[in-house]
Amino acid sequence: MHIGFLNIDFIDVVDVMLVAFLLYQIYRLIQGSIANKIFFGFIIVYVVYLLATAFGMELLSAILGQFMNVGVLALLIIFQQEIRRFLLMLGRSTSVQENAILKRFYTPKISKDKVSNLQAIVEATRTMAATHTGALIVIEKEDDLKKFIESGDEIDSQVSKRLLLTIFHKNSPLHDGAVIIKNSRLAAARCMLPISESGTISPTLGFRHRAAFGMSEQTDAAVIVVSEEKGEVSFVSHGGIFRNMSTKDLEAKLSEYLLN
Ligand SMILES: Nc1ncnc2c1ncn2[C@@H]1O[C@H](COP(=O)(O)OP(=O)(O)OP(=O)(O)O)[C@@H](O)[C@H]1O
Repeated sequence: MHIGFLNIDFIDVVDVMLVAFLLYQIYRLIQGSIANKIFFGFIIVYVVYLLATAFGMELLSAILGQFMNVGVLALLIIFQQEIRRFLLMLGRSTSVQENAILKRFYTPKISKDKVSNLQAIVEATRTMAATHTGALIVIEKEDDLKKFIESGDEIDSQVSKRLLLTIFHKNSPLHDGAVIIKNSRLAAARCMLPISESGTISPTLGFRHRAAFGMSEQTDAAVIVVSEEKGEVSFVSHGGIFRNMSTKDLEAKLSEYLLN
């Protein structure tokens, strides 16, 4: 196809569509974060560099050219988290579990008996919410949480309401950080989770909730937060939050999320 002096073929159209898709995904990833401003700053410098080169401004284009060379490396470092999230998202959307067609032939690793102890977890959260006891509980789905488990104190015990209440009791030496549940066992307590840098999180939520968001952005784990301040229970997954959940809704949400 010819448009003026341009000769456009099918591959060019696919090329432009793919670039548009990539730019849109990058925009979605950095939306609201501080990285957003850095990214647009970089784009402005790049446009000025292109203009300076086009108009033959040698000194300016030489200086900006040097900046662009270092800038690419700097961008890789600055956008570490975003690049990681982007690759994770790509990996997930092409994985069997997320693919509607392949899903029919795929049996989830988590079977019904593996989520049978959800009731103990849900009941513990109800008691903790009533007593304004802060808690952070992470339940592994498909992504391996080994590195987060290793950041805490390994326990490897059966999950029970009493154990969860004991761990998160204000005077317990294990109450800080998160508990991680893996294969229906309480794998570890006092685990450090990554803090989300997203600018879309409500400013009324503190670090406990930001850690839940961070974990859900980097893994497919289900995260439950009990707010010490508000006494409310939230469910966080894939960077989204359901706040103020009733016991019944939380249990339903957990089994639906973990079994699908
Ligand atoms: N990176 C982290 N990983 C795991 N737990 C964390 C992390 N950062 C903070 N926490 C937990 O969150 C607690 C602090 O919660 P903070 O009051 O800041 O959060 P919040 O979201 O306002 O929760 P709350 O509503 O319970 O007050 C810490 O004592 C610690 O137990």
